[in-house]
Amino acid sequence: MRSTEFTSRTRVAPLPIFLGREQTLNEVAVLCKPRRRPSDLYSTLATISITITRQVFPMSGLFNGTKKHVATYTEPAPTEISSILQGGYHHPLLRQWQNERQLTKSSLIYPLFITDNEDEATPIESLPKQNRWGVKKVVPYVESLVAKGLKAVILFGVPLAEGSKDLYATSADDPNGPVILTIKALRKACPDLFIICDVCMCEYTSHGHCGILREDGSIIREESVRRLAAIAVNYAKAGAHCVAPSDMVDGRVLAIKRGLIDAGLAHNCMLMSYSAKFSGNLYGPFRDAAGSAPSFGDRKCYQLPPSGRGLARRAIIRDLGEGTDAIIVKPSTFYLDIISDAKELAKDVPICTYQVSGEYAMLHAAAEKGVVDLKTIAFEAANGCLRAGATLIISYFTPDFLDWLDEF
Ligand SMILES: NCc1[nH]cc(CCC(=O)O)c1CC(=O)O
Repeated sequence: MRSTEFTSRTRVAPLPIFLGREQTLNEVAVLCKPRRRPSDLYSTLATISITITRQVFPMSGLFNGTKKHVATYTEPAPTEISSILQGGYHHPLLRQWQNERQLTKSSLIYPLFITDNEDEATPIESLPKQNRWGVKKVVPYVESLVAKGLKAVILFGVPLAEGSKDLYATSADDPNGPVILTIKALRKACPDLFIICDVCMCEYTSHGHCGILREDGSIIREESVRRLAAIAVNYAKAGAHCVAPSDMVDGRVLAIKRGLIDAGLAHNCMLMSYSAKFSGNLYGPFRDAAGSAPSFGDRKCYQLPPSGRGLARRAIIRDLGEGTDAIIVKPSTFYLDIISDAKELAKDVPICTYQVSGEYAMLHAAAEKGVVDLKTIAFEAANGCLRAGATLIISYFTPDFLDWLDEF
């Protein structure tokens, strides 16, 4: 026996060994001898390179004659041409070529929270790396992002002053309020930046709901859409390139479109409707940031129920008929089927999705826990939206993406 030559520390180069039957230590030892490799061991179709160490240990199994499990193979079969895919993505560039839609800087829209204290730059605790900005502080920040390739922002007003909220969202379109002042300041400082204004009442109403209410708490549709349309028109007059109603009151798209036409602004203000906005559990950090949580009840009677795919389809069709120029699906990752429905129903308009505050905060939390890598998961989420059919993404990751996209 040559067994004494082998210990658990024996290191030997990989050798082809026939694995269809059990190896004796003698055979292994023979194989180890340089230039003495019996040709019958090579002629077999089922050969594999392994290390002697891996095959013969534990030694006990071979010495006491117990059977050791060995890997076996089924019969060889010819390779089908259709089985081979990996040639198409073996290179980093090829992996990008597989994308039907590429994430680019012009696909991204950055949400900004603007408050009425012009010098404010306060981090929002539940929304990592995001601030509540005053107009004086937001302008230089946005300028720095434009220098990196930022193309579009969406503005949310957050009035905090005493008495700034009432039943009619009067402060929403106050000419000296945060949104209108910021539209004007950004138009001046960043002439190429595309400025979208979210149109809603919840940040400006004393009760935190998105419309004007009856005594019983339900929304008075007619009065609400007329007020929403006036707010949108005032944003357009101040220079907004796009108004995006997120209130979910029936018929507001039509009212806003009419308002823009009557004001002579329909030709240079886009109307991008949040057509499919769901009343899920993902807006918490936004409501903290904007101070817009309803003081009673919830938004379930106007935002869509999370399983209401049919309702979302009807809302998309309705908004197209009412004159929307683009469709927003919100939230994003949990609603990819809705994005895909929107792409199918609204083939001829841009499809945008909003990766909302809760989605963003969850990804940050998971990254902090070590569950995911932040950059990788941010791209995976964005690419999921693009794959489903969106070409535009409203995302709090935008400043990060502007850096990350430069790395390619
Ligand atoms: N109605 C206003 C509005 N516009 C966008 C969001 C949420 C965005 C986010 O969570 O990032 C909300 C909050 C809400 O509907 O309660």
